Amino acid sequence: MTSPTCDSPVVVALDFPSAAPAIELAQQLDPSQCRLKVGKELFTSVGPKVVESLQTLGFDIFLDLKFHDIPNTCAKAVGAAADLGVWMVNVHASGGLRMMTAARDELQKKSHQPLLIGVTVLTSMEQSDLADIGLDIEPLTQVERLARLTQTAGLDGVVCSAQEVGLIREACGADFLTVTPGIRPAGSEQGDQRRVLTPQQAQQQGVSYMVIGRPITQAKNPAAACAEIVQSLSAR
Ligand SMILES: O=C(O)c1cc(=O)[nH]c(=O)n1[C@@H]1O[C@H](COP(=O)(O)O)[C@@H](O)[C@H]1O
Repeated sequence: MTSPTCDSPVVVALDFPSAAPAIELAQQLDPSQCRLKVGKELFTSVGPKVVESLQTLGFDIFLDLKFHDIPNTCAKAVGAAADLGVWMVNVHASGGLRMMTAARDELQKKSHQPLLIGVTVLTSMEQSDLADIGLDIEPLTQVERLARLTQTAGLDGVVCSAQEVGLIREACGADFLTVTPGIRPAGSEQGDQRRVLTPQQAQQQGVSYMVIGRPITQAKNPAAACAEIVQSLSAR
């Protein structure tokens, strides 16, 4: 259930309230140029059927539901994601070692095993947000700690900001995947994101995959915005 032909790092976040605009945009995109992410808004609105529709169009799907629960519940949810044939699924690394290990173990029982990724510190958070929840440390320090824990649990990589990728590669090695939202092309609106880099800067940092939502989906011509980003990366 993976598309061996996609060598682009771009993952387009289809954050839409219904299936129609998500599918309409997907039909304008090329599965050899990008993958697609289905997140909480779209999945909660329309359910797993949209995943199947997008797969039928030839796309690899990152199911971004950021599971965070007791080990048994999280593991079964990750297993259900595997049964949907998705390419990648994620959990919150702050759910801890036992939760992540249970999820990994559950996937090992499955015939189709998606990449399993741990979310470190949300890219919308900065130091003051961490202080609010009792973490008096810099985001970078917490990201490194959670990346090491995620690797210990046997997951494939982490979600982090592109700003932290160099540090994670040093700590966890070059094979450990880095999936980076908080991508903002020069001149685009930052919105609620805080730890951001441009697509080109993210590529220079060596990210494995970059997740891009509103700079593409809210553009006047989303397909052209996506193509422009992909071309700017492959031109390097
Ligand atoms: O796991 C994610 O995908 C994720 C983690 C994170 O730390 N930050 C983050 O923005 N995301 C997701 O990445 C997408 C970013 O979208 P834009 O900010 O519109 O580019 C959204 O769908 C978020 O839910």
